[in-house]
Amino acid sequence: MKRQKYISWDEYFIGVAQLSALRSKDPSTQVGACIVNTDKRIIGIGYNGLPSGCEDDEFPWERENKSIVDTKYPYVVHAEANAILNATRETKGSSIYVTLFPCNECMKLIIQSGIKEIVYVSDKYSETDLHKAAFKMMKAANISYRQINASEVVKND
Ligand SMILES: O=c1[nH]c(=O)n([C@H]2C[C@H](O)[C@@H](COP(=O)(O)O)O2)cc1CO
Ligand SMILES: [Zn+2]
Repeated sequence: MKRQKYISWDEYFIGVAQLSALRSKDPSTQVGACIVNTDKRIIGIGYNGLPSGCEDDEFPWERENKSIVDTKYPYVVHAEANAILNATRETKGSSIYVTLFPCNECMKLIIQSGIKEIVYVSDKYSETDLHKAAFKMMKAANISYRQINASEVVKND
């Protein structure tokens, strides 16, 4: 008889997203993303990090500073953007598993890459105006969404 305690597809894909997030150097928010096509194949993964050649020890990781230039915000590539850029196959019709609901900028990339479903864990920025903008674009583009619990498989302390 087959093993009974195997993990579900959702647990598997969100687990991969969570594992990817563990690579992030961001001290406050680590985000991971995993793109899955209609054949249930993983076609791209990513986490939030600096662009190639920008050294983690030479760029700021602060959230606030006198100038925005001395914060992380102008530099970090979001997890969803990295997953889309890393995609090895056609993204049209696929799902994206993300540990944090996508921001407005990532939502634009998700829409333009033809992703049709967003599966997420946290929506800690849901009260912000930019989240509302992201949500509005998602609805207009007919992308479905669902929130799932964090996988027990990968834990981040
Ligand atoms: O969709 C997203 N994807 C993503 O990778 N991020 C990253 C950018 C930053 O490195 C970090 C957010 O930092 P903070 O929570 O300190 O503002 O998460 C942030 C969002 C915003 O929801
Ligand atoms: Zn984003």
